[in-house]
Amino acid sequence: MEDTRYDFIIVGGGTAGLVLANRLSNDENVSMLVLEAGGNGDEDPRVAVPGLFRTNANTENDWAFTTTPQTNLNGRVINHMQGKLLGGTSSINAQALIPPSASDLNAWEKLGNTNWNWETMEPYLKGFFTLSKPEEDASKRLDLAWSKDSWSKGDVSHLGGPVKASFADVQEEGPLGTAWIQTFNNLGYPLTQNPFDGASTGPYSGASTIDPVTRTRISSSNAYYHPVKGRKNLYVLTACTVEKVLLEQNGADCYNATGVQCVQLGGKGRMIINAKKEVILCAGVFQSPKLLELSGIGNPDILGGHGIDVKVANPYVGTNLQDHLMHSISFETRDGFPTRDSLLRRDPAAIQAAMGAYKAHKLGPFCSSAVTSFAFLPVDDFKNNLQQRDLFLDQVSRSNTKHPIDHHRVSVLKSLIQDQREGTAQYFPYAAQATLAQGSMQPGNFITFVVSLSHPLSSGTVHISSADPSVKPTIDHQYLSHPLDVELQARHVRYIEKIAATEPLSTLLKPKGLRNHPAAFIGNDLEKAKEYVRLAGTTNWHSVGTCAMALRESGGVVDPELRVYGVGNLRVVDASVMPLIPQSNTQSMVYAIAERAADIIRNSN
Ligand SMILES: Cc1cc2nc3c(=O)[nH]c(=O)nc-3n(C[C@H](O)[C@H](O)[C@H](O)COP(=O)(O)OP(=O)(O)OC[C@H]3O[C@@H](n4cnc5c(N)ncnc54)[C@H](O)[C@@H]3O)c2cc1C
Repeated sequence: MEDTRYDFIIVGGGTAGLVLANRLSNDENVSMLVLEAGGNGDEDPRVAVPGLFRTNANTENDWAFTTTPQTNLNGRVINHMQGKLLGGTSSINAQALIPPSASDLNAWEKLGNTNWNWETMEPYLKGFFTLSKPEEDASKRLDLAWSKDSWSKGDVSHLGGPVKASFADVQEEGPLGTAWIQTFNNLGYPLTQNPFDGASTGPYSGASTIDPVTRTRISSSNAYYHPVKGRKNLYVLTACTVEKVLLEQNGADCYNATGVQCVQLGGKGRMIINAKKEVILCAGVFQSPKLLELSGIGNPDILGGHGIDVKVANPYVGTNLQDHLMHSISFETRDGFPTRDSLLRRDPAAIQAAMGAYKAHKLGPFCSSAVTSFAFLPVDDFKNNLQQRDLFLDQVSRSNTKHPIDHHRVSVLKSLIQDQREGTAQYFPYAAQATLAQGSMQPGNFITFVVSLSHPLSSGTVHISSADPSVKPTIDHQYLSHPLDVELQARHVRYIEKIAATEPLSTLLKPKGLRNHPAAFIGNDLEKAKEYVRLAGTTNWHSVGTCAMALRESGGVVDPELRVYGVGNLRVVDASVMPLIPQSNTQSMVYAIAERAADIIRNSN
């Protein structure tokens, strides 16, 4: 650091932060400083080896957040990982590259976000990654015909951005990937169109943010930061935690961000660093709102309760927290079916064999996260029973709303259920037992079927717990606080029974075999499914929405240019700005938002 004044200060060198660092520092006349609380984990095998992502939990690479006890999940506390290192959560996530749907984006525009729609976002969503052509064999067995348009100009998808992506090879997928697709075809849900084209249902083998050759993780750190690390106008400080944004009054009710207060581990103690142009918060869904509140921007009651002077009153900071709640049932497999159970049980011989295969040949279970097949589905019950569907739609229409964005959630869900062209849940298989329901692990080998609710009506909050910046925020997702989420998810969970009973997946399972929990035997009983929904729900780690982009009176914290209402020179760019959770896993949206934000910021400075 040669100067303590930079044009831009980026708070958080995570998924979004490093996209901005790359794109904005492309102009050599602009100086940039990135402040990242964590370290550099790029060489850490837990980060680089795709199959080890879960081993980052509760390490120095993880903020290790927990929720408050969740009333509707039988009072359980949910652990929520978040990356604390360069690359942020893109350095510890499960690497699935899943696109949102067109209707997800078009709903954002209806909140007053002019020009945030599918048409304007599609180039960003397809442009941040480069997808390698799958092997011929994998292409056939995993039915990747839907992706063939992508190869019209050679071996990689034609839009070609910095994030390398690939499909799992046949050996990694084993028979499960193929059986997954055939089973949904047999259930009457074939893939309806290319999932990257905005509206599809049905099964497909998804791509992952994994280098096709080295089979190592691709994060925003190695995709966006490494290639430009040598730029003289780009400074990155690790182990440096920002405590608040400094605001200077600029007129009666208006403030400008002038810099940040931060503290570096083992450094010079507390520092003030000034920004000549802008401070950009990229600290993620839990910590961008925390920093706003610590800086005096938020709900006056909450700030006052912690003795913080209110500079900009906005009751919506830290509200609108949404996530994909997920449930899973594990089924014992037929003897001899290859699963990852011995790895989960930390069997030394299994770990050694997997690591040996990975190191020597880039083969085996460590080459992927094991989450590589997906299906978005509507509620099957409603497809066959329009009376039930209409009854449910009526309940949705009459449901109570507590947040200004709630009625948009309601209208998104209603139109999805009405036209059935898109799913209301994401299903995926996993070749090992999941212990999502409380209880110990069963002996044996398992296939787990997971289902995650795409468009929940429930939303929660994240707020500071103290004026002390080192204290973690209070995270309360209020999962299932909307009763219709239980109703909808129970139907999806019950459908797992049907998937498991349909060929060819059924032939992989042991008849009358063990399951992960006694309550996981649901049969056709909707009430049992509801009980299981409360007992076994957990996070799919897709939290978003706490600094929502919307009109201020409609629950917004940032405007469509991602500027914080009431403060000049301050933006938020990360998962927290998504006003409504998309159907997809969230990294694709974060990359796309950050790429677009770079264009917005360049055009306005
Ligand atoms: C275990 C797990 C698995 C997941 N799997 C998938 C998946 O397979 N596919 C998918 O699409 N999505 C997945 N996600 C979600 C996705 O990765 C995240 O939504 C996305 O990466 C979030 O990006 P972000 O930029 O908002 O935040 P982050 O990437 O988390 O970046 C925030 C950064 O800010 C830093 N920071 C925070 N506070 C401060 C401060 N005060 N001072 C300095 N620095 C600070 C953090 O250390 C971090 O580096 C997963 C998430 C988790 C946790």
